Amino acid sequence: MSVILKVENLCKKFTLHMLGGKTIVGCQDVSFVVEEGAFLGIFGPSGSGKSTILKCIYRTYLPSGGCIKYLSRCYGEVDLALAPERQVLVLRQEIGYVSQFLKIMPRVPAVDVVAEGLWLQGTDQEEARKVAREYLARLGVARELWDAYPVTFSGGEQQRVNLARALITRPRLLLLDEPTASLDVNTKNTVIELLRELKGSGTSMVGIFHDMDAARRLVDSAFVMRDGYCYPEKRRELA
Ligand SMILES: Nc1ncnc2c1ncn2[C@@H]1O[C@H](COP(=O)(O)OP(=O)(O)OP(=O)(O)O)[C@@H](O)[C@H]1O
Repeated sequence: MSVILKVENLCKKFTLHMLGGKTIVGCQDVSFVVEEGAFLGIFGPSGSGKSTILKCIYRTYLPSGGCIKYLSRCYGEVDLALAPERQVLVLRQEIGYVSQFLKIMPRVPAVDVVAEGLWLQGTDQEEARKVAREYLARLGVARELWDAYPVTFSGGEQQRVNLARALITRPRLLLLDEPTASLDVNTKNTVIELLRELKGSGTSMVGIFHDMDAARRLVDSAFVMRDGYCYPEKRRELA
């Protein structure tokens, strides 16, 4: 199996200007690899640096040090820690990211929020909307909400729109920040099923979990974050 993502000594520090330039460590010296088609889990307490890692890979955050070697379809191996912004924007067509919270787009109906990724890939508008409705239906979003604005949706409804938006593009690498948080049992099972299907079709994944039941059903290997550092996962957590 070839490696799709190799993170070496990743470090992210934040400088808080409002606190007189105080430095906060997001993560430090984090290294791991993800093989093509594999699912890597990240566990650890709140504030330990898990989301920071995903945000560095997606380049929401610019890393302070280390490298993130990603084997892309369009450019071959790219260091995402150094890639120029225009290259990052192109790479986002093959990297999906499900954040903890849906980024609300004002006055854009749910169906279009979900369909956007397919339009960007060149799919015809109506065809993209048709596929978007299929994902919304599968994730149990009520039909009367499909043309409504997600700003008024519940946390779980927003999360399902967020998931549909990422899954619809069938990304090569998918980053998931607590994908099953705030979902009821039936929807959680559907999400796990969808993620397994996507993994079966070759998508590699990195996911943060507090929900150990979901993690056990999805991940192949994992590591634990503590105080910004990563540690090997103790097998018993996944047993
Ligand atoms: N944009 C930012 N500016 C300043 N500090 C930040 C920023 N983002 C994260 N941090 C800090 O970095 C540390 C790690 O945060 P991170 O969000 O990665 O934790 P986490 O493990 O994902 O937590 P949770 O499980 O609660 O989501 C925290 O101390 C946090 O306050």
